Amino acid sequence: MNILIIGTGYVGATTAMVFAESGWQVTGLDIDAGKIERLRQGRLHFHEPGLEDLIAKHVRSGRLLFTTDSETAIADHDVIFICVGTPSRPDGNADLRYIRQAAEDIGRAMNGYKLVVTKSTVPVGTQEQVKAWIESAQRQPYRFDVASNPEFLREGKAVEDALRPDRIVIGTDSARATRQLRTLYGSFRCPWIVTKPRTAELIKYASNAFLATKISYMNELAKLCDELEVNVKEVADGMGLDPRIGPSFLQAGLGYGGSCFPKDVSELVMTSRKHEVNLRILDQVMEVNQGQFAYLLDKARARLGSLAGKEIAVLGLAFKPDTDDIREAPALRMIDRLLLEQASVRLYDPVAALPDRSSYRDVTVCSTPEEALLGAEAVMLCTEWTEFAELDWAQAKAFLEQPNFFDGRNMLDAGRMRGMGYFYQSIGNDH
Ligand SMILES: NC(=O)c1ccc[n+]([C@@H]2O[C@H](COP(=O)([O-])OP(=O)(O)OC[C@H]3O[C@@H](n4cnc5c(N)ncnc54)[C@H](O)[C@@H]3O)[C@@H](O)[C@H]2O)c1
Ligand SMILES: O=c1ccn([C@@H]2O[C@H](COP(=O)(O)OP(=O)(O)O[C@H]3O[C@H](CO)[C@@H](O)[C@H](O)[C@H]3O)[C@@H](O)[C@H]2O)c(=O)[nH]1
Repeated sequence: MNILIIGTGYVGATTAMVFAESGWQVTGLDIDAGKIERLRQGRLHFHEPGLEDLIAKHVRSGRLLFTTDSETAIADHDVIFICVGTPSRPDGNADLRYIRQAAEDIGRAMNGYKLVVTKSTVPVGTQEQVKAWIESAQRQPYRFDVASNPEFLREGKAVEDALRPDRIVIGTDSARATRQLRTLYGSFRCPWIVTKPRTAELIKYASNAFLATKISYMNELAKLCDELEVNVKEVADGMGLDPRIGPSFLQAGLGYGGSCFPKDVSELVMTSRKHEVNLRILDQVMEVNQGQFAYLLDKARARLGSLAGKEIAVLGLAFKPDTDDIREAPALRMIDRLLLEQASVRLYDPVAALPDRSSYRDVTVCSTPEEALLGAEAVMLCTEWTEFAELDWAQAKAFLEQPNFFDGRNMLDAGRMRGMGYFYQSIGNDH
């Protein structure tokens, strides 16, 4: 079997690497010629630790090819993974236009049996929709199967997560598709779930929404911790020792961002409304998350008064460390609000860049953390890059006009920072 991956973003590029690592011949297809050109040279168009080296290795060996020629690629491959984006539409529903395009491309170009596997995160019922789109575009009635195989990797940890997944979920009603996928994933040692396509699709949304719920719960709890003079990290440590709760996703902070949680929670809410089963808990999860960054701003205002004309150093732009992804990044929301309140922003992030420089003319983009701190009246830490934990904060204080520190990721130790003379506040981590 040879494998075609449609879409070479985070998921597509990682999936291509995974199958090449397992010894399969893989082709990555994208409509973006610039991305394909870079990938052909073994270079990635986004930041993901460890992935570029593995892609380059397989490009050199010839096991991994890249193309923009959709028709030839589809005709030449037996198994096709759809890994295109499914962003949110303004009304909160998932936008399936890229999935539809990919399905219709497959239908038009197919020349024999194909196994089509949807790895993109798609609303419940999409597998049936993909079948219909393929069928309606077919020139001849070739047989095909469509399976759902949701992806659970995290950005920043994509290589590790994709090569050693916790589980493989396959949604299909076809024995042939199940056999082929078992062969493709033959070298993986992890639990398998083979189920109905709809169940597979829902497992993905239910997982992301549950993790988002954990985060919003901890963010609410952190505010109570501030009132009670209790440290939320110690509370999380105590809770996490209970195996029924587990230690992960209990970090309070500025809220969740990224290309997945915000859109996936929103889509699940929309699905539940369509079926008149309103998942009300998720409305609260989203509301808490929307307002979370403002909690830190309130603390800054309480200390500094009006932010107008104040120089604020913002450390971190990416929605989380080890990625350059700024989709739905709380830091961006923070910067927008600071600018609205007429503060001057000095920004530093090790890899992420502002989306559109012309809308952010008033932001001074700095190439070191020290440069961002220079003359600032407050620091707002928005992404927990390791570099910030390793900075010599005693020395760095000299760059600041005022040593006010607002830690949006509870990264630093309150006692140590205060010992160095900082006015330090965080999100439930002050005591
Ligand atoms: N980013 C993650 O960490 C992650 C993890 C798990 C699941 N997912 C899901 O996987 C899907 C892809 O996410 P992503 O972050 O990789 O998206 P992305 O936006 O980074 O990449 C999508 C790619 O698809 C390409 N594309 C669009 N239409 C195409 C077409 N018709 N033919 C060929 N290429 C086409 C785009 O040019 C782009 O390069 C989404 O549904 C997402 O929710 C993402
Ligand atoms: O305790 C925590 C854990 C995470 N976050 C935030 O939550 C967001 C998402 O983080 P993470 O889940 O690590 O990153 P993603 O790459 O968005 O991965 C999520 O979304 C992917 C796309 O669906 C899924 O595949 C992954 O399983 C799922 O973890 C980030 O803004 C984090 O800062 C917190 O605030 N507190």
